[in-house]
Amino acid sequence: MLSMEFIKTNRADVDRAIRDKGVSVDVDALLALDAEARALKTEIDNLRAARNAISARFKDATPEEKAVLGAEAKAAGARASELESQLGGKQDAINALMMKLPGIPWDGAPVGPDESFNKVIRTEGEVPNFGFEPLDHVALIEKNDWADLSRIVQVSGSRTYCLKGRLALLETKLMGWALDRIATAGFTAITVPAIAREQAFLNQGQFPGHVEETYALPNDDAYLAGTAEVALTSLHSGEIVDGAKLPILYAGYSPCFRREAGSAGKDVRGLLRVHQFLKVEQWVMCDADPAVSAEWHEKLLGLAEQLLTALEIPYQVIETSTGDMGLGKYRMNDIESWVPSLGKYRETHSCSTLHDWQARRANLRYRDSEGKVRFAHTLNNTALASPRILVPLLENHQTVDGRVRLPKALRDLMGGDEYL
Ligand SMILES: Nc1ncnc2c1ncn2[C@@H]1O[C@H](COS(=O)(=O)NC(=O)[C@@H](N)CO)[C@@H](O)[C@H]1O
Repeated sequence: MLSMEFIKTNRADVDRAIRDKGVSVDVDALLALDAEARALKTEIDNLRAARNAISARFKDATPEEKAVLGAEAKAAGARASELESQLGGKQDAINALMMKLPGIPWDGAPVGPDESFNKVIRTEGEVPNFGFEPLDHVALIEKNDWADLSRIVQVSGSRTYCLKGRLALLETKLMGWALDRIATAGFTAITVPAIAREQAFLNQGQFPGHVEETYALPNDDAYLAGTAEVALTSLHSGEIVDGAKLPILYAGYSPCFRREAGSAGKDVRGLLRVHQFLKVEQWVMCDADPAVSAEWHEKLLGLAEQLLTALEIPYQVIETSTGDMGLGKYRMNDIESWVPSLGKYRETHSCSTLHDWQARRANLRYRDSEGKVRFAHTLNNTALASPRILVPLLENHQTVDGRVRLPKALRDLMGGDEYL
């Protein structure tokens, strides 16, 4: 969310953000509603002042005068409550429009409507040259009996998975390994529920635009989150955090649920895109200073890259376009990991800076060193998400006989064995 003050003083930036992010918000209607609401507030204040003036005269009035004053006070009161309900309606309309306003993208974001405008900014690691025809992750899993991808579909429907044996053990250990690595980097490990109330999704930005992609629990006035970011962004809502306690750093671990409503036909084979998955999330609440945010953005990205390097997975870092980064983002860098069977890089991480766009929605504030209360900045990044990360992990480390060599960083987790 942007502040009304910012919208009025930076109209050109707001219009550019709306255009470049491909959203539609009627800013003129918003400003007109704001003017009408302010006029109503003035009128209500004047009526309140008039009522106070009447009651001040009441004690010295004659009985006849009291009858007249009483009627005037009653009329003023009735008018004021009528205007207050009008004001309520205008404020709801203002809030609904404010929730649709995009965050202002940074100048370095490629301007374009979708991911085809994303730019590769860095490529790390050598893609493997196998010397044999590599299997895809589904074939590797079937050859090693590491999952049951067909029976489970009868039980749970499409885009579900159940890992077995050493791959099931690896997934769980991998999540613990990632959580431990991010915690060791100074983040507080925290497990959060996927269950959250509607307000948490409005605060984080998933709502109001993407309700259809979210599993609803209508009997419980709740939804299932697709990322720990939803719960983490509302954890400190309404508090005024002592600035000396910033940055708040969380390594959030949670199950994630996504309906993938818009993904029909995409990635239907295997583990790339499923309805329920696990993710270790990096989350930051820091000073409302663009330089501080930029520093944390680089740190979050670096931590994710360290994990990929430890997993010996080749990857590239992407500068995400204005049309692909999402409504609230100031900057987003995806990391894409090499998937041999596809012969291309696929997104496995997404690192975002949001400045105070989420903090204004979630009411995340802090008292700075001068004692001023301010909305904070928030950032988030994937540390590791499974089962998607298993796709490049298995495929890049496969051997000619269909086994998978474990990266050195994982061998201790798996009994010291060289192979999964
Ligand atoms: N349907 C899905 N199935 C499997 N993995 C997924 C799915 N959706 C997202 N992911 C994984 O979760 C990562 C983060 O998802 S994201 O929507 O891009 N970004 C976020 O959720 C942010 N909170 C940063 O983690 C993705 O890069 C991908 O690795």
